[in-house]
Amino acid sequence: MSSPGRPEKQVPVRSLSETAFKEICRQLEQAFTDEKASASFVCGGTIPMVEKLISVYWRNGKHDSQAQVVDLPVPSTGDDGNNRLVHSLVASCEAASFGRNKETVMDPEYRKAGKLELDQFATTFHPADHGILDEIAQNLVRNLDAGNAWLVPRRVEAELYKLNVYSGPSGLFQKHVDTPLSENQIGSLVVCLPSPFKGGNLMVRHNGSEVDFAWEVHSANTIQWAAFYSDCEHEIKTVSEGHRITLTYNLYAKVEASKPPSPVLDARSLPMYGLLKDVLQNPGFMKTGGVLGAFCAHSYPHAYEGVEKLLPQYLKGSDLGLYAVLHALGFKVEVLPVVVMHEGDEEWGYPQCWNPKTSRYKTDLQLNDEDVAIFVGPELKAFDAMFNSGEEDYREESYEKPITWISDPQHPAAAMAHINYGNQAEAGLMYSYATIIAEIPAWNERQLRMQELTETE
Ligand SMILES: O=C(O)CCC(=O)C(=O)O
Ligand SMILES: [Fe+2]
Repeated sequence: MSSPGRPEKQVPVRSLSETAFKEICRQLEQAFTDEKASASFVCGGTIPMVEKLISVYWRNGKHDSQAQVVDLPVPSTGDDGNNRLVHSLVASCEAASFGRNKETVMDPEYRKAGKLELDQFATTFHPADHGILDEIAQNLVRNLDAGNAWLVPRRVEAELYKLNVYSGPSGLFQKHVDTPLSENQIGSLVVCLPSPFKGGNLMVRHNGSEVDFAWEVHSANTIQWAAFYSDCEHEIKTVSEGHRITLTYNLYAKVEASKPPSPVLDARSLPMYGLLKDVLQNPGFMKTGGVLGAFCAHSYPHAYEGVEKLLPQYLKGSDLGLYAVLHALGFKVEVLPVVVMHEGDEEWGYPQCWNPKTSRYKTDLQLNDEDVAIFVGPELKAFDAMFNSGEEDYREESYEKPITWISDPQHPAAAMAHINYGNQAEAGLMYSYATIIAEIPAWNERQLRMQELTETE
């Protein structure tokens, strides 16, 4: 993006005044906020039923050798036999539990639904047949092709998880976060099969934004679907009539890009790129160098062994956007864990976090009242490795480079939702805050790079 009005030759500029610096940081923060607001965290669609019906086969219990089958949608007129089959399917479901504070609980006030496990049902429906997986890849699962600053859709796989039925007059599932079952699980897919119902809106939220899937209107004769990142809170409002029959899938991002190549998105076309480039072309901004930091908008599984391979590849939405922009500008950019120190942690070996003595950056921010100090860890590592990092890792140098934050932690409480309410009890993975940190070289070191960027446009 060119910068109209910029003088041809740069005259030496004194450091920016503090007010001007703050104003620029405010603009950068706003740009990341805008990016967060426009980046997707959820997508969805509707598939009209033309001629092929969806068959669902099921058996009453996993030892039952007889299966039944229903073809959806059932005709709206005439024969009651098909409706009886739907009722029989519903009757075969067991009450669905959910996870609360690491326990599996039944609480019809919180979740009232039936479920069939994988060993009890099969279906002729597959999301890949309807282009759903490609659409999810385009919208939610992009990967930075570092050489080109391109964001390329990644291949997505959907693994069937359960069949659920939410029935009138009181089926519902209050707000929760789906428990990720493995480190490369990126999100969840819900497919609503054609069967008439009223109510039952699916609400998906992230970072203060909300998307409302009101499926009742076309429930009788379309397949409707929604896919969202694992860290999105969601809920199903009360179903007042009929049966809302859904298939749920776990979504996994595969390392390979999708084939055939789908449209790439150039990081240089993101608004943040133009703004950051303009800011960094100002010799007075971080004249002697500095560190830009942003708290990621999404949470990531940090306790998992191999997390260092997971990020930045698995960054989501606006986090990937910011990372890609900084990378495209040619700066050293890293994804680093946030280390929270609580009172007493020092005595029992920093159980919450990284050993702060190995941290590269310290910050004055506080996530909670009980936090004593927050550090940014030196690298992403599995929880055990963090715990064991010993005294010998002591870093002599102090944290001489303060971080200029362009985004604060958004919702400390949201990270906790994973622990409190899940679609299943066992939280296989702990999620925590991650940050994107870029080292900005002093003006005399970055000048050439900035000129090159302008010339190649
Ligand atoms: O049926 C739906 O809309 C979503 C179900 C859900 O959130 C879950 O099973 O975790
Ligand atoms: Fe869920």
